[in-house]
Amino acid sequence: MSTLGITDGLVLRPDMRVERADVLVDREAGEILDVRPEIGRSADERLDASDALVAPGLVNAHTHAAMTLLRGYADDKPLESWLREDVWPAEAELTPDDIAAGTRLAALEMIRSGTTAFADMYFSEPRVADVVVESGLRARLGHGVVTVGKDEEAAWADVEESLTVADEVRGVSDRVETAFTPHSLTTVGEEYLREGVARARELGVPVHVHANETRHEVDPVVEERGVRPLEYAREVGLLEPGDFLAHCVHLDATEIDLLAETGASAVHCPASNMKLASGMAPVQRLLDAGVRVGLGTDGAASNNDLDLFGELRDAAMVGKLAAGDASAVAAGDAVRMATAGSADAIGLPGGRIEPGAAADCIVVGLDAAHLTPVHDPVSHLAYAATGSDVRHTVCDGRVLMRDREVLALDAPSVRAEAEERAAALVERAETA
Ligand SMILES: N[C@@H](CCSC[C@H]1O[C@@H](n2cnc3c(=O)[nH]cnc32)[C@H](O)[C@@H]1O)C(=O)O
Ligand SMILES: [Zn+2]
Repeated sequence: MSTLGITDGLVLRPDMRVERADVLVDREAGEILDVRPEIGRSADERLDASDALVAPGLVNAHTHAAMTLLRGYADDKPLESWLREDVWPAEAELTPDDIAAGTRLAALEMIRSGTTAFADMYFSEPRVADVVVESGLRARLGHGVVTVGKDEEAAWADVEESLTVADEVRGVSDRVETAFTPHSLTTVGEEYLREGVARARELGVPVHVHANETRHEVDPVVEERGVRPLEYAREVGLLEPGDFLAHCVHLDATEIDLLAETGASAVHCPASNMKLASGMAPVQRLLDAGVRVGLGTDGAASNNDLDLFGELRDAAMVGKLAAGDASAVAAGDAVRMATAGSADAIGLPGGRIEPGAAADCIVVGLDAAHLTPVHDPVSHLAYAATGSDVRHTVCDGRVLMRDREVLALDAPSVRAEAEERAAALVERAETA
């Protein structure tokens, strides 16, 4: 056996207690063997965690990774006009090579800021899978389906592509899983949703979908169908355990109960919801009802970064504002959301530092002015730390970043290619 020891740090345990210990990892199995003082000293490879906190790798439960190419391209608009006027026309010009380059940039940013797993909904997902394999991250991937504005043939082809990706891409590596990913309850027609979801069940893959993000998506469903969107979702076969719904901003009490009863998860995306002025998700009410809640950045064009530390802080802050209660969404709740909550929501291993768990861990330096003094490391994770405080990143037992240097990717060439491709993309979109 070949081992990795993460030594001399504080360790965040699943119950949010912090203890002084080493973490010993089986590198081949990608598994945590033990958490105990001094256990890592004689390991084959060591990572220094002195003056630092060893935490589970953060899990981004909803993103569109390649949208890093559109970071800062169109800001300061609400969801519908942002998508229709700016994002979709630009995305129509994306090539598979662009998507690979944008995803590689996203992977670099994620590893750098302590994210070890993500759920993606986009195009050219076989290329996204290649980048996941190359970068060492874990992911659950899906081809996003939109049927509005398409003729029947094109719409069915989009559904078929999503199912084919869900079936074929999951085999590429142990670190890659898939989902059927209809874009939203209003951008995919009912017959496509019913058929696609039924076929996803046969394949045994979960469904990842945007839901109840803006009022604009809720009101038409209520007017046309006389039921709330999540009741409609249930009718078309959604909301099985394993399914996860991004945003869940505008929910009524019956919809919160539906999530709790069915075991489907909500993925909170606070920065995107603020930036597009979509609203404040009722996160404390979801937690009180026993709904599993994960945390996501959404794409970099509505955030505008993939640093989950920002999301942690936003989740805690907006959670209080939404509840009108400063005790709502406490630091530990936000940290749980970004770790075990997200990992469980998207059905990937990780999110916990304990023997037998996947060896997905980060070492967050606490030796910075903005993290001094250390009364409570969990408070620092939620409120004061940023992605650049991450010193080492480990996924599946493999060191992806050591001493702030990303090993799996060549940062300068990843940045240069993304920059070049983003410029050419915008040029094509604006002359199209
Ligand atoms: N195959 C589909 C693409 C769907 S991918 C997922 C889509 O979600 C879009 N997206 C990004 N952020 C959000 C959001 O906050 N809400 C809804 N859609 C978003 C993203 O730009 C991308 O077009 C098509 O033919 O258009
Ligand atoms: Zn999204």
